[in-house]
Amino acid sequence: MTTKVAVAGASGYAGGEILRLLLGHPGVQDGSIEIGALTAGGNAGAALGSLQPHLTPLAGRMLEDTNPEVLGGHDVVFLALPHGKSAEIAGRLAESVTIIDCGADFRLGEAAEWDRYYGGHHAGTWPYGLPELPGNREALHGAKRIAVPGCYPSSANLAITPAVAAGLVRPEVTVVAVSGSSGAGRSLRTDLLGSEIIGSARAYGVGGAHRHTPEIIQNLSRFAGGEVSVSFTPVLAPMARGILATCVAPLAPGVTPDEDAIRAVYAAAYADEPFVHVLPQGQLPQTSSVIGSNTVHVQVTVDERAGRLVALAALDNLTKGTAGGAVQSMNLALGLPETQGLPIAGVAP
Ligand SMILES: NC(=O)C1=CN([C@@H]2O[C@H](COP(=O)(O)OP(=O)(O)OC[C@H]3O[C@@H](n4cnc5c(N)ncnc54)[C@H](OP(=O)(O)O)[C@@H]3O)[C@@H](O)[C@H]2O)C=CC1
Ligand SMILES: CC(=O)N[C@@H](CCC(=O)OP(=O)(O)O)C(=O)O
Repeated sequence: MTTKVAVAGASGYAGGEILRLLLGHPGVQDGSIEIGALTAGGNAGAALGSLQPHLTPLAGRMLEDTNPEVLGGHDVVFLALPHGKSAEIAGRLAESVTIIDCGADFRLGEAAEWDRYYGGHHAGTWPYGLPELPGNREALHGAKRIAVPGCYPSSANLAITPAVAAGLVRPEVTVVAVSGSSGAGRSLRTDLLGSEIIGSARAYGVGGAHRHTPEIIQNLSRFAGGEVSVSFTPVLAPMARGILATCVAPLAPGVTPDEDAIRAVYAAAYADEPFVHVLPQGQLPQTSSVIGSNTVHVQVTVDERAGRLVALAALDNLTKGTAGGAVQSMNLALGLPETQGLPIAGVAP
């Protein structure tokens, strides 16, 4: 039996990365997975190769309009569309279709948080496509609806969750995460022109304003056993891909600043995770080591003088931060080996 897969938003960064990964997926190579409709918005009617020339084997494929008629008839539909558009399309697809949404529409559990950060109608809550957080993987096996996390929550939550879950820190976390510009998508913005971003780094969404704040809190709350506070500052850096998240939290009362013991907690938390790699002591995560891969590099240390734990994670926002997480979720949903089609080794230099 062939599994037919459609990608909505195939002209964008996330959709393009999903296709790059699918082209290397064993299922596509042996014919058990077929790449069906590729859709876009204003670019419908164009050849994929005119927008995504790196996707050589699919260059001649035409982009179709994004609508339920084109997307229906597929077994799996990836939605890599702007917020709001996903919910509109998802609501018009049959329940039998496995929908994997890279947007935010179905990530948050609380309508009030949705309204505060996104505004308008809260479409609902789907199983969350970050299998590395305890309890999540089970809900993804065979799931028909999956919400892929935001790229900042993927990095921040993988960095700090083991410490919060083990009670090593008070759940009062400061997160500063540096991102490449592809995180903002491909849409035309005058503040993201090459000459505006090259040679400069700048914070944005400061003061708790960024919409990933409630998502990071929601993920941590499951493990904190009480109120969680997160102060999140995103920083745009002059690079195309990659996120480096630095998370700092006060050591919990009675926790000794024993780095070996803290590292042992992280090693145990990620021992069976194929994509999360706790670096050897003294080695710090850097985005250049994970580009193009689904791998997350994590490090944890103690700032003894300040009484704080410092946890860092680096990932590729387009791979593990979106499309890789989406394909990993598809594998789980279809009952395939979780790591299929997902590179572990990055591209360097
Ligand atoms: N970039 C990243 O690192 C991450 C992205 N995401 C999420 O993934 C989704 C896609 O992001 P990204 O690829 O970066 O964005 P892009 O702007 O690069 O791509 C957006 C895609 O959506 C299509 N589109 C836009 N408007 C419409 C519309 N009204 N109807 C149908 N299709 C439309 C575009 O088509 P056209 O070319 O025709 O305009 C394009 O294919 C977003 O929800 C984003 O938040 C999640 C995590 C990280
Ligand atoms: C650098 C940059 O602009 N990054 C994006 C985050 C992208 C992301 O994770 O996507 P979602 O919109 O799906 O949540 C931002 O801050 O809006």
